[in-house]
Amino acid sequence: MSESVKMTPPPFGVLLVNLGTPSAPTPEAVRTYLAEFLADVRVVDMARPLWWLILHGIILRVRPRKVAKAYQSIWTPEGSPLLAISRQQTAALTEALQQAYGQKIPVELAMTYGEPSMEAAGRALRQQGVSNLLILPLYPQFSSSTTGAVYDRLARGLQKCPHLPQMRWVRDYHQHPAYIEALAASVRQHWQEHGRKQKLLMSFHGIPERYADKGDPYAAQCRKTAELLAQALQLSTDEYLCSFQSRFGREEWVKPYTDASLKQWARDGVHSVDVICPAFAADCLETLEEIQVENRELFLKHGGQAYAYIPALNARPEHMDLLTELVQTHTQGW
Ligand SMILES: C=CC1=C(C)c2cc3[nH]c(cc4nc(cc5[nH]c(cc1n2)c(C)c5CCC(=O)O)C(CCC(=O)O)=C4C)c(C)c3C=C
Ligand SMILES: [Fe+2]
Ligand SMILES: [Fe+2]
Repeated sequence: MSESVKMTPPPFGVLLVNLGTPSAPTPEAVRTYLAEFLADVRVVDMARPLWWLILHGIILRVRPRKVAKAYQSIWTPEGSPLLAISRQQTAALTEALQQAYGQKIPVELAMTYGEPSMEAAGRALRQQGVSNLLILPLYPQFSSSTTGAVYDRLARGLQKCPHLPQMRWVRDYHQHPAYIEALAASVRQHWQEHGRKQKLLMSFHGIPERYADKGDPYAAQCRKTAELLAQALQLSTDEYLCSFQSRFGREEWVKPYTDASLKQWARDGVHSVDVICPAFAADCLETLEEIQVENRELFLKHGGQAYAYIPALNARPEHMDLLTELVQTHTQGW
């Protein structure tokens, strides 16, 4: 009899999920990543034949070279920051749950696109005897293009599974008090260590305006997060702004845009800003390159004098406390 059969099964397991990232900072690996990511109808909803032509005829011929350069500038010895930090979060949550429950609670990491895959994480959880599964997408705000895509990808991964686990999931946590407090604590610590700038920009990844019009609650949830964070920090409405970054393609995305807002502030004489990106549970290309490098250059070029990026919650203790609380709340009765 194998060791795993003799063990008492754990009460539940946790599947942490984030977006996915290229396996190397090369045009080839970026092309493979973008081909899978951008083929998802949850991400780009255009009619398939037309989108396939645009994706394969234009985007995948041009974009990988440019984007690979950006990845090269942020790559770490442990690989892509998104993957390295997600692994740290997985280890830290395992440790926190061991403390909270006095026993090993299996925690596995999966990405919607690329590696580690849902199938590999599912196999690892099954081998540890998990029959109750909490799915925890690391997206504080729900969007069909991210959390919705996790749901589809998980369903696909389970298509050949002969015996499904009991499943629950955390749909979003955009106004959870422990999330707001974790963000506020990171801002306060940053202010203490680096001084406080004139304004705080809360920059969220964008989505096309059309998706919001169709009922995607993401932008409204981002605005709620921003309002609650401002309240926690006792900011008046002229001391902060909620904006949206990372536009892709030609259509209108939800506004105001991060880059246009920074440009306008610089022109209006705002000389210093702090920028935080509350939609990102882990630092990644969109924060470390687009916000920390590109948008800084833009702000300084238009007359700004000081610009600081406040890192994502990553593996901060307050973040782990939040994730532990989410697990405890959503697994009651298991
Ligand atoms: C094409 C449309 C896109 C939508 C809609 C979208 C939504 C969305 N994305 C994130 C989080 C991340 N996106 C990241 C990179 C990224 N996003 C898009 C496009 C859309 N995102 C692209 C094409 C890329 C790749 C880089 C590029 O080619 O510009 C990342 C970073 C991944 C990494 O490897 O570091 C994250 C994280 C959210 C939260 C969101 C909507 C809510
Ligand atoms: Fe994105
Ligand atoms: Fe970007």
